[in-house]
Amino acid sequence: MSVLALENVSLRYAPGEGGAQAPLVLDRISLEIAGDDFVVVIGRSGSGKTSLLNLAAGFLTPSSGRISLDGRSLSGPGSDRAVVFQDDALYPWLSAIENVAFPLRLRGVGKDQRLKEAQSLLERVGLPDAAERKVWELSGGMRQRVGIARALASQPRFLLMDEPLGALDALTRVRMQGFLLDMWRASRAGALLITHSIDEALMLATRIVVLTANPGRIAKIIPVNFGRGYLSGIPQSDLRASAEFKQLHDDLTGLIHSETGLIHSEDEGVAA
Ligand SMILES: Nc1ncnc2c1ncn2[C@@H]1O[C@H](COP(=O)(O)OP(=O)(O)OP(=O)(O)O)[C@@H](O)[C@H]1O
Repeated sequence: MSVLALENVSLRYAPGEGGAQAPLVLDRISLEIAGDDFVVVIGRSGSGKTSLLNLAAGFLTPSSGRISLDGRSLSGPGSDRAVVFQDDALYPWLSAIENVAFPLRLRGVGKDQRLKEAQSLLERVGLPDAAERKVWELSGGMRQRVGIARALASQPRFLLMDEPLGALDALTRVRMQGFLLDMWRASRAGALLITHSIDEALMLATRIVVLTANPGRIAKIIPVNFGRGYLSGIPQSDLRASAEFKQLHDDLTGLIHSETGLIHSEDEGVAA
């Protein structure tokens, strides 16, 4: 099983004009993500969540520390790690199936084969009839599914997701959480997901990483099991109604308050 490991990773962005040292954004983060992990990172706005994901993706290089995949230091982005953003960034001039097939084209897969594989991926994400639709003909949830199908086309070992459900309405978001868990299990890829929602973190994660802000440090890592409960057949509504879910929700809310000094409102959004 593959392991993506961050060891004592710190990050400062490049100095600004005049050479003043940029502030420390992430401070000595150590975290391992294995192929059967679903790690969710939560923390207030500016705590460095996106920076952490960009480091894991290889888009950024740590200022100190090491990031490795199966023991080998990362040297940049790679097809072993697929990234899904909130704004799915599909190619609007291509149909759904052409979007999904795009990474296969880059890999040199022939046209017939890539359309066959892309159609099978669209079926896996529950869009068997969407192949010829243009991006603007798809709902937000459908677009995110196409984006995830495209990410899966490169058969990544890790799925890195930055607020992938952040732009969706509440009902679609809950449905898509179930979908993400199903995809995670079927793809056997390790997952790293960033969210502002405590509820979403609890529903999806096998481990929740709580980041402090200024600089981003790991305040706590909490193992959770509701996602696995969903995959074993327990409805999300039952899991959310359980005393354990509510207790953990309260604990996390308290922790994020105490770690960040945040005034916390509703569940959705610890960042406000
Ligand atoms: N390209 C960049 N250059 C300089 N500073 C940056 C850059 N990107 C982010 N930062 C700074 O790094 C810190 C962490 O930003 P980051 O986007 O990683 O946090 P976040 O937790 O994802 O925030 P949010 O929840 O608002 O998306 C912030 O202070 C931000 O201003």
